[in-house]
This record gives sequence, C-alpha cells and structure tokens, in this order.
Amino acid sequence: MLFTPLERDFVDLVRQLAYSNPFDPDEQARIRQKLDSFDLGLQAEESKRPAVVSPPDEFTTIYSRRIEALLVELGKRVRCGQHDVSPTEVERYEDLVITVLHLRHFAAGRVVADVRQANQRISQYADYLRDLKEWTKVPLRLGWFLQRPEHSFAVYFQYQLAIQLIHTLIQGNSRPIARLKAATWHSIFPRELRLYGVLLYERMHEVTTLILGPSGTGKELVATAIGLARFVPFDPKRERFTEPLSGAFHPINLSALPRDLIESEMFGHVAGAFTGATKDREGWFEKCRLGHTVFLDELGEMDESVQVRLLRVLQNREFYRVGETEPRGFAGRVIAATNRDLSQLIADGRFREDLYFRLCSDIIRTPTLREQLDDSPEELPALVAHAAGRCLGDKAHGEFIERLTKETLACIEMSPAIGPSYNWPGNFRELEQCVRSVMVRGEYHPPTMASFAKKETLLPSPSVSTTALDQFLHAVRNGTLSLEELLTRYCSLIQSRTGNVAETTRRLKKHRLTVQGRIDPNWVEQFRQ
Ligand SMILES: Nc1ncnc2c1ncn2[C@@H]1O[C@H](COP(=O)(O)OP(=O)(O)OP(=O)(O)O)[C@@H](O)[C@H]1O
Repeated sequence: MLFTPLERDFVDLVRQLAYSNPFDPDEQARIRQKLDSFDLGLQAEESKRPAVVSPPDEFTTIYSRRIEALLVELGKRVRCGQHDVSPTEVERYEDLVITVLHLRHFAAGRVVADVRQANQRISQYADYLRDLKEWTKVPLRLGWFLQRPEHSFAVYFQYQLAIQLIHTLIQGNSRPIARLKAATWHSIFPRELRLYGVLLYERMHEVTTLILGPSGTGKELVATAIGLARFVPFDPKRERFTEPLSGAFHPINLSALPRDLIESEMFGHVAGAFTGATKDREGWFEKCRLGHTVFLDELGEMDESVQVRLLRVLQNREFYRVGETEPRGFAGRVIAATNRDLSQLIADGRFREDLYFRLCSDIIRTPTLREQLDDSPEELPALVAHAAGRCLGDKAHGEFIERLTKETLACIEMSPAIGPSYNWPGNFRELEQCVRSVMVRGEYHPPTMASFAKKETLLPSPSVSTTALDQFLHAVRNGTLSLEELLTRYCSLIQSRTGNVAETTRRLKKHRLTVQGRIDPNWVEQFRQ
C-alpha cells in the first residue's frame, strides 16, 4: 500500500476539490473546510522550484505545500520499491500531480489574462514541462493525460480560461447568479472532469446548449463564455496554441435577418439557387469549424423551414447549402437562446417538438435582475458600477465611474417611479440604460408596462403618468394585458385610491399577503398622479 489511511482520506478530498465545480460556492466551501483541518504531519520542504504563479490566497499556499510534501514522501516510498502500488493508487498519485501543476501554474490566472493575445508564444509552457517532468520521475505507469504534457497543459489552460471568462462576463454574486455561473461551467466541463481530460474534450461540441430567460438577462453573455472557453490543442514545438483562441464564436440574430435571407445566411447557397444568387456562398454553419460555436439568438422566431434544416444539423451533423443536393458536414457546436415560452410555441404549433427534444439535453436559465436583487439587495451598487464602467469605457478613470455609480444609485433610490423594489422589466439591459440616461440627462424615467403591452414608442413616465388610468382602461378594452398584469395593475389602482393595504384588502376581499404581493409601488405612484 502506497498511502496510509489518513493520506488516502486527504487525497480523496483533494480530488473532490480538483474535480468540483469552481462556481459552486457551497461545495467549494464544504471541501475547503474539511481540507483546512487536515494535517498529515509531513514537513513541507522549502520548494526549490519558485512558484510560477503566486497563489491567490493563504489556503491555496498551505494546501499546495501539503500536496508537494506528500508527493515528495510518496516519491521516496515508490523509489525504495517496498510497496505494491495498485492502479487506483497510481490514479491518486496522478491526481496529486495534476493538482499541484494546476495550482503552481494556473491558479492565479496569469496565463489567460487576455484572450485576444493568446495567439502569441506561451513561454510558461517551459516551466510547466519542467515541473511535470520532475513530479513524474517515478517508476509508476502513469496514464495518458500526464504522458502528454502539451495536452494536459491545453486542458488546464482551457480550465483557467473558462474561469476567467465566466467570472468577467457574468457579473453578480447573488445565489441565482451563482447558479447561473455553475450551470455555464457545466456546459464547458461536464461533471466528470477526469473523463473530460482524456475523452470528452473532443466530444463537447456535440452537446447543444439551450439558454432560456427574459430579455436582457445575459443569455448572449453566457453563450459567449461557453463558445470562447473552448479546447484548443497546444503545439509544444512552437509553444503556441494551434489556432487563435478568439474568433470562434459566430452569433446570428434570427429576428434581425430578413426572412428570405435566413436560410442562405445560415447554410449558404449555390449560384443560381434563387434570383440574385450570382455566386456560391458559405453560410455560418460552414464557417463554423471544429471547436467553433454558432449562436442562434431569438430561436423562438425561427421559421418552420429553417427549423427542419436545423433539426437535420443537430440530428445528423450535416446540412445542405440552399439549392444543393450534396450534404456538407458540420463540425462546430450549436448554442441557441430565446426569451419566448417554447412550450407555448409548441402548443401553438409554431415550434417543432422534435427540434425541442434535440435541444433539451443542456438547458440554462438566466435569472431576472429582480430575482437577483430579491436574493441580495446589496448587489445593486456593484452591478451599477459595472454598468457605469461599460458606459464610460476602458479609458474612464475610477473616480468618474464612482461618481456616475453614486448618481445612478441616488436616482434609483429617490425616483418614485423606480425605488428599491422596481421590477426592472428590461433587466440588466435596462439597468445599463438607466446608468446611461443618468450620465446624459441626470435622470431616468422607466417605460410603463402599457407601452410594452402595446409595443408602442416608449415614453418617459412623467408624460404618461397623467394618463396611467386611461392607458389601463384602454389596455383592458383591447384585451392586451396578461392576467398577471391585469391583477397587478388593478390592485395597484385600488391601493393608489385607498392609500393603505388594510383598506385595499377589504375592498378586494382577498388575503392581505396576496394583495400585498400584487401591489406594484411604481403603478401606485403613477395612478396617483
Ligand atoms: N449578469 C450580467 N453581468 C453583466 N452584464 C450583463 C449581465 N446580464 C446582462 N448583462 C448586460 O446586459 C445587456 C444584455 O445582455 P444580453 O444581450 O446577453 O441579454 P439577452 O438575454 O441575450 O437579451 P435578449 O433576449 O434581448 O437578446 C448586455 O449589455 C450585457 O452585457
């Protein structure tokens, strides 16, 4: 036996942490806490190899020293030849080496600081290789993953790139956002991370991801993170990735393309296929090479004929250019998103059920801004600061961002039409517009729900508020309100007249909590004016 029982418990925890979802805060905290209290009693020798990347925190420093100390000790035991080493123990040894390499070379994220520059020489590979050789100089039959340093390097580079992309693109720390980040992670790395390194890394493009959520909740951001955090092989001789990491994400907004052009845009056409098709043309599915991603935004708007073609791509991984009879292979990955209710579209006969069943193996739901703020109201300043940073651009001084953040927060706090419980129907996109409006005009007037219902030009609320009741009656007369909206607005109207919840409850003859949950302060305010 190579490991003592105590060492085995320790290594099993190390493996749990190494293979867990880094965006699952509960799981991470649980394993870290157990590891924290673990003392193997081994003296960590001062490492002769300088840490290539400075560890991000004290836990990681101590943890990585303990693993190194254990590896040194295990190395001695293996070399003295007095221990039978089972295949499971070899796997344990490998996982320790992999973890230590990851901690030393990637953990602080230096490597992938800028995705756009990742086509340059990655000098860090030499250090990685040297360390890997050092730790694998043991008379054990180590597996394929460690025998191919360039491959393990590429996998851990991708791992760190995914962390960085998810972390920088998707803002927020509320529980709904933590769940979103964890779900995004699994669309890149399946639960079986060990299996990913040796096998699944070249199969993930066959997984189609469907992102569902209201408008402005970051569906495209999630798709971007998944698409860009792809596996790219590393060429050890040139010390470069075999292709640039950027440029692999092809978004197509299906509602922005004219109907008669969609098929040709997506699948290409041959000369003479239709009037105006003078030359052969490649579509997005053809441009999307192995490792690339086609992102189909507004999937709910897709025509039946295109749905049939897409079904074929997902089923057989092949497609036809318009006007061509020979199929072409599709090597990329498909991610689709919609803010529409697909089950309703299926019930209405506007979306194919068989297509839905080709899209449902990996579904991610993006939370509304309201859900995030209900979970963690204290998140608002950080989200506003992020939006302010985006509005002011890269060159903006921190001081300007801070000022715009403060002004926006004050506007949200003071405005009767917004306030802390505002619903943010446009979600993060509306928050960005609010910041922009404060930047330009020093104020923000949210659009009213009536204007959404009628899809009319959105008017700022002061000019609308005088007619809030008229608009409500108009919407009721035309039957444009959903039942939910109707109840919310009616309860808010009564509340604006009575001025207290007890009286509103008495009039509506419903339980107080039901009525309270229906009252929207924005509407109350508007009905009052
Ligand atoms: N969690 C988030 N963190 C940072 N920015 C966000 C987040 N969610 C949304 N945004 C920002 O909000 C805007 C809208 O996001 P995005 O286009 O991804 O939304 P969407 O759900 O795809 O919307 P639609 O359904 O209208 O296409 C973008 O500017 C995006 O950067």
